[in-house]
Amino acid sequence: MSATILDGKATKEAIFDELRPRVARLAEQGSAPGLATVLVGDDPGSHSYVRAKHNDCAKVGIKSIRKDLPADVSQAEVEAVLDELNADPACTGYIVQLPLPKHLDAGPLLERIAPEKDADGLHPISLGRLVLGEEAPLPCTPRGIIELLRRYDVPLNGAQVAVVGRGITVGRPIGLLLTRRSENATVTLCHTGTKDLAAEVSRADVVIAAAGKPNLITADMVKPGAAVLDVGVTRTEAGLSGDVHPDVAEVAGFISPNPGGVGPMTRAMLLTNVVEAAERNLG
Ligand SMILES: Nc1nc2c(c(=O)[nH]1)N[C@@H](CN(C=O)c1ccc(C(=O)N[C@@H](CCC(=O)O)C(=O)O)cc1)CN2
Ligand SMILES: [Mg+2]
Repeated sequence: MSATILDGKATKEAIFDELRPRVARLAEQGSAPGLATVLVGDDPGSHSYVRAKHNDCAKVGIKSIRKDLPADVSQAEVEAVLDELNADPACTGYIVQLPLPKHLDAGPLLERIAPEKDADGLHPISLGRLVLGEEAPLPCTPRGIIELLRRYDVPLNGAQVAVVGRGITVGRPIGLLLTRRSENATVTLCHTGTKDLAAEVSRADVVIAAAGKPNLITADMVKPGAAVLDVGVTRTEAGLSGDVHPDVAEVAGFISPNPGGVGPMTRAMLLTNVVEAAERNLG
């Protein structure tokens, strides 16, 4: 039997349908949301994600602002753009597209975002609030994964979850989200220092693969019936490759396609964060 597809593309469209009337209401109340993106350099993937985010804004009626900067821009020049967005009332939330070119220091730039305009949930204050269990914008990919599982009724309460990868946008924050009382899962965070990855994955009810290593998760590692979410995107000569081998679909109970799974959910959660922040601004 093959797995149920966790269709992120269709779920994103359903979420957009829910956001549209909220955006219209905010505009009527004089609190129209506006999302800005800061994109540095020529990375084709980043350009395509940023383009998609602006198309999404147009679809739900959110105004958007693009700040595209050359690859050789200095740290101070990026800081000046962030200061401009912090002061711009038309921008209610914004993101700095990652990764940044190597000569830029991402940490201080993320920290320079006004916390109330942090649309990505990656500001240290937002991540600190997540640790403390306080209300804050949540990182988009982890939030999207949990929303996708919720909408497909994949149980998390008491579930054993293996997260593979400890990056700041997915691996680290998703452990915090999944172990909240509302989700109540038990999480094992696996990384390059994990001694026996296959053993950790094979006892998981839910596997979240975010290592950026093509086909790292193979069918023999997965417990029959498990939910498997593929976050990895690696550009190879043969095209884009995820972290999950296609044969896993024969063993898993639920699987997120890649593309069409977690990526669109990331975008849906970005707009959700923007709408929620504008609603908070109304008080
Ligand atoms: N500031 C941030 N940078 C990055 C984030 C993030 O959440 N905030 N996440 C990723 C990239 N990302 C969003 O920015 C992202 C990745 C993928 C997709 C997506 O819709 N992918 C499509 C396929 C698109 C393709 O063919 O290239 C899919 O999976 O169906 C959206 C957003 C790193 N950087
Ligand atoms: Mg750097």
